[in-house]
Amino acid sequence: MFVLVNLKAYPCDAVAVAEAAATVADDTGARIAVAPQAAHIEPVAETGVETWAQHVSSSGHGSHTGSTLAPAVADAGATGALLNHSERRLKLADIDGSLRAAEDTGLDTIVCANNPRQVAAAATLGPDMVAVEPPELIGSGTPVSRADPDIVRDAVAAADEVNPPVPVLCGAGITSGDDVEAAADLGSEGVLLASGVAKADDPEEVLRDLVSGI
Ligand SMILES: O=C[C@H](O)COP(=O)(O)O
Repeated sequence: MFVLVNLKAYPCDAVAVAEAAATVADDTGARIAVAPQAAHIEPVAETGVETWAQHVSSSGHGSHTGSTLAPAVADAGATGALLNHSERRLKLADIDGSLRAAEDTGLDTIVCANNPRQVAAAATLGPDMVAVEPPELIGSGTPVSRADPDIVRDAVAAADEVNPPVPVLCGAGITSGDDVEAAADLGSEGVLLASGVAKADDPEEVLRDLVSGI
């Protein structure tokens, strides 16, 4: 199981969370990655933790003010890019363009989707992974694996139908090792989570619990 901790724009200490994630990954052998704000990619990557960008633009070098270029996040130490997160929705052409920009740079990719239909569409574009997240459960503390297990099962089936090698992650409301195990039981190959770690008093303790059953 892959555990990707998206720090969103939470006011947490990104380096402290990254150090905790690196420690837990080293101690347990679990694959744990952290996706900080773009400005924090370099110091987060310097901790040794697997580091992802929360987004990359479809554009390349040129007159594109405010863009987050795939080569720039890679230079800063990112090895993957999250695309089309529910809080950073893209048009279809931009998802495709951002995917190509990330791939051309050698970044791993996850395309997020709200539901199994969108998972099928996302998987068709050929990312390394897709992630299903019902928006209404994001930040709720109620895990998708309990509130809506069928959405995870159906997402896995949808991805398998259009592009069988694409692994499916699930996210929203995941905070514990039990949630991660439930996600795995539904066919998910990883979890995408945020508030459970970013808002925790002791992120290392939460991370240890998250990977305790994998
Ligand atoms: O990127 C992470 C997801 O939106 C899940 O967020 P959450 O763990 O706070 O529910």
